This record gives sequence, structure tokens and C-alpha cells, in this order.
Amino acid sequence: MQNHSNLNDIGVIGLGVMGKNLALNIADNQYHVSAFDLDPVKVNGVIQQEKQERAGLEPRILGCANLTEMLASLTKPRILVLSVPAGAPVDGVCSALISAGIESDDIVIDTGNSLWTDTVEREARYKGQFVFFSSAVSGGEVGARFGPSLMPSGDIDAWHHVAPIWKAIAAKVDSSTGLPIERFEPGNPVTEGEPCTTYIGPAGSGHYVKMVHNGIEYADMQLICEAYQMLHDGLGMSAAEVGDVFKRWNKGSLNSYLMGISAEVLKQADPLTGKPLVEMILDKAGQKGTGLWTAVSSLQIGCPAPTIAEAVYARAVSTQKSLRLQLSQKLAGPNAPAIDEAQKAQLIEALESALYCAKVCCYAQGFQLMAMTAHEQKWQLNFAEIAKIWRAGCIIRATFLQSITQSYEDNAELSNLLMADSFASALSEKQGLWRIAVATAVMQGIPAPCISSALAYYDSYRCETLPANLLQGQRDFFGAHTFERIDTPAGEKYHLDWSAKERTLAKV
Ligand SMILES: NC(=O)C1=CN([C@@H]2O[C@H](COP(=O)(O)OP(=O)(O)OC[C@H]3O[C@@H](n4cnc5c(N)ncnc54)[C@H](OP(=O)(O)O)[C@@H]3O)[C@@H](O)[C@H]2O)C=CC1
Ligand SMILES: O=C(CO)[C@H](O)[C@H](O)COP(=O)(O)O
Repeated sequence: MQNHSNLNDIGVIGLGVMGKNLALNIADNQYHVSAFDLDPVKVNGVIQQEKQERAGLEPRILGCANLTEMLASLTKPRILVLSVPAGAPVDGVCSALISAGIESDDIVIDTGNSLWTDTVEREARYKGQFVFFSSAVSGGEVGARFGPSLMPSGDIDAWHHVAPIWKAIAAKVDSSTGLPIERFEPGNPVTEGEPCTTYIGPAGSGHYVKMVHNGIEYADMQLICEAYQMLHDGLGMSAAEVGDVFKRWNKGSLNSYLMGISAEVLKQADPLTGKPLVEMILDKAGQKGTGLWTAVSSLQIGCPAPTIAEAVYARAVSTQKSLRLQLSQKLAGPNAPAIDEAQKAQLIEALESALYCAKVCCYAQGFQLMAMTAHEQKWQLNFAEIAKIWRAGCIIRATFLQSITQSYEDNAELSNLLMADSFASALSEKQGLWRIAVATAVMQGIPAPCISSALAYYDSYRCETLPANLLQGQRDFFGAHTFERIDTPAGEKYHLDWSAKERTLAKV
């Protein structure tokens, strides 16, 4: 709980979209906050917002003109939350804090989307000057204000110090249903339920888990976008009609925050033209890097995550608008067969199943990637707990995370979510419809890179034998790279002398 001196409990540095809302959330939970941003307008903004929201009550947020003033306003050991852009600004604030007189047992929590390896380096670099701790945050503006999902990692003593505040401000889940308890009322935070925060592990692990969260986020968003294109371009439905389909899907197994907001975006009219807003938004996707980092990490460690990688490529191809415009006039597509009303209903049903199956695959990829990296880094990640803290507050929150939680509670060592009986049987049952959706997209010439790459992922894991046997033969042919045989012990290497007339086989 808050201290009873006239010093504040916590400082927030960086009062942009996330920092301002985190400060207000912390203050709602009875803590006294010191707030600083390079821009004094932002400092004043948070003070004014608190004044408005808690009119007539004693303020809990103090604006600071500089970091020296902030350090002097806080109880020791100080807790300082950084909410600044990832990269150089994080080190900029850390250096400024050192100049301002931060002490060795003060705790600096980086809540931005920092690259996890930077976090590992920073913990070591600042040792002795202050405790560099990290807690990735998900939930966007509203999550930060009323309850985000928080992924803390680093020094365990620092965590014990920070935990009461983190548990208070985190999103909450009803433990009996696994559903979010949501209340978006300033001054009236949710205090009941299970908080969506758990100690993830050593330095860097929390940012790694958040990075994979964002990789899954990219894939989940792209899957929904592909369904929109198939319904809109393939079946000729209006944006609002697609929004209605998404609203219906959001009541079933596809229920998620992203499905809900997609329906809202599709049903929104443009205030300027009255047309569907989505049709007035330029089709060039932005990105800040976390999806790319996830794909890179999957390639580096050798974990198949094609759906996540395809989602990053889909954003990249979207930005090449002028090339797409030229090629749209140059390249032929199929003569798509007409689709009648009865087929349309069947395709909508097929697409719902396809989306569910592909979504399971992108979570399977993300969780397997975390498991492989945890093994390499010697982190003890608790996947049931990670799935639990993603059930509310974060961007990928979905009812289906309760089933993932259950799968890891049943078997903490699950090698891949597709091995869980519940998911294996659901995908086995729905895969026929998934294939119809992918085949329809192909026949209509509509790109569906994530829905179809997820199906290839599923089919690859179903194959007892892949054509990698031929591939190994090719490698041995041109580069004497050797191969293993199926009838000799694992690890024994063979080479065929391809260029010799006799083509003799040798054990190497
Ligand atoms: N927006 C989102 O949905 C989410 C964002 N994040 C991450 O959280 C972090 C913050 O994001 P967001 O709030 O959106 O970003 P914003 O750009 O909105 O806010 C960052 C703030 O930090 C300020 N700032 C920059 N450098 C300093 C400094 N040296 N000292 C004090 N203040 C400084 C900026 O001031 P100025 O503008 O004047 O430079 C700005 O007000 C990022 O790492 C982001 O990736 C994480 C989850 C969700
Ligand atoms: O972390 C987040 C949500 O979880 C941020 O919203 C993030 O900025 C989204 O990534 P991008 O801008 O690359 O789409």
C-alpha cells in the first residue's frame, strides 16, 4: 500500500499514450505518483486530467519539472517507471537519472517495447548505479488506464517491491470463468479477481514474452484482415455486412478483443464522406518492430513460425502500394467461378472454422518459440501463467486463452499446443472446412498468406515423412554435406560419391 510520509510512492517518466494512463491508473489505486515528461504540456495534461476525473479530491499526481525534482519527491528505495520509446530514449533517461543522483537500490522499470537483448545488456550495464528492471505492458491506451497485462522480469527483490502496485493496476480476471472483469470508470478501479501479472523470469524474459505476444498479435490481426478481404472482395459483402459477421463470430469460439474492434472499425462510417471508414483508410500497414523481431528470433532458433512471419511480410507488401498498382494492371488472375447464396453461407461457415484453426496455429507457433528460447536461455517460463495473464488487459485477449491455460495446466511440458487433445480434436474436426476456405481463396485469387501458411504448418506437422530426405540428397550431391539414414543410429553421417562412376556409399 502507499506510504504515509509526504513523499510519493512511484515516479512515471514519459507521459505519452501509455505513461499518462499508467500514472492515472496507479493514482486510482491509491498510490501517490510523481510525473515527468520532457514536454511540460504533457506534465500539465496529466495533472489536469486527474483534476477533472477526481474533482474536489486531494490530488495524487505531482508534476515534476525535472528528474532531480522527481527523485527528491519519492520515498526510498525509489520506484521509477519509464514509458518512453524503445531504443536510445531508454538509455537517455537512465543517464539523466544517474546525473540527477539516482541511488544503487532504486528501481527503474522499463515498460516500453524494448528489444529483449537490450534489456539483458541494460541490467548488467546499470548494476551498482540502480536496479534496471523491466515490465512489458500490453493493452494500449485503455488497458494502461484501466488495467493492462504486465510482464515483469529481472531482479526478484525488485519484483517483490513492485508487486503490490503491479497487482493493483493490472487487468483482472474472474477466476471461476476465466473472463475479464472490466470497468472503465476513473476513480473506481477493479480490485477483485486475479491480476494479469506474474513474474516471468530473469532479465529480458518479460520483454521476450511481450515480443512474442506482439508476434501473435500481428498474425491474429492479419488473419482477421484476410477474412475481411475474402468476405468483401470474394463474396461481395459490404464492410458493414462483414462487421455483422465478425460480431456474430465474436459470440463464439473466435471471441476476442481484436475481433470485437475489427467489427467496430468495419461498421464505422467516415465522418467526411459518409462511406465506410475502412474504405477511406490507405491500405499501407505500419509497424514498430516487435513482429519482425519475433520472426527473426524464430528463424534464428529454428522454430517454425510461418504464420507470424507471413503477417510481417503482409505488412511489408502492403507498403509497396505503387508496385502493387502497376502489377494489378499487368498480372493475370483466375476467372473466379460465381458463388451463389447457398455457397456463400457455406463459405462463411468454412471461413469461421479456418480462422479458428489458423489462430490456434499462430498461438502454437508463439508458445513453441517461447519454449525453445526459454530452453536456450535457461529460463523457467510458466506457460499456464503466461496464458493466464493474457486473458485480460492485453491486445490478444480472447476467451480461447482459457483453453490454452488449461492445456498447460494439464501438461506443463506440452511440446506444441497441437499436441493438446482439445486442440488436436478441434482442428481435426474443422480442417476440412479450413481447406475449403483456403481453396476458395486460391481459386478466387485472393491472397490469404496467414490462413494458408497456417494450414501448411498444420499439414507439415501431420507428415510423418517430409521431402527433406530429397533435400538432404541434393545437399550431399552438390556439397558433400552428408546425410543420416533411417536404418542406422541417429548422428551417423553418410556420403555418396556422386561424381564417381561407382557412386559408393561411405560412412563419414
Ligand atoms: N501505444 C501503445 O499501444 C503501446 C506502447 N507500448 C510501448 O510503450 C512505450 C511508450 O509508448 P507510447 O506511450 O505509445 O509512446 P508516446 O510517444 O506516446 O510517449 C512517449 C513519451 O515519452 C516522452 N519522452 C521521450 N524521451 C523522454 C525523456 N528522455 N524523458 C522524458 N520523457 C521522454 C515523449 O515525449 P516527446 O513526445 O515530447 O518526445 C512522449 O511523451 C513505447 O516503448 C511503446 O512501444 C507498449 C504497449 C502498448
Ligand atoms: O505493443 C503494443 C500492443 O501490444 C503496441 O500497440 C505496438 O505498438 C503495436 O505494434 P505495431 O505498432 O508494430 O503494430
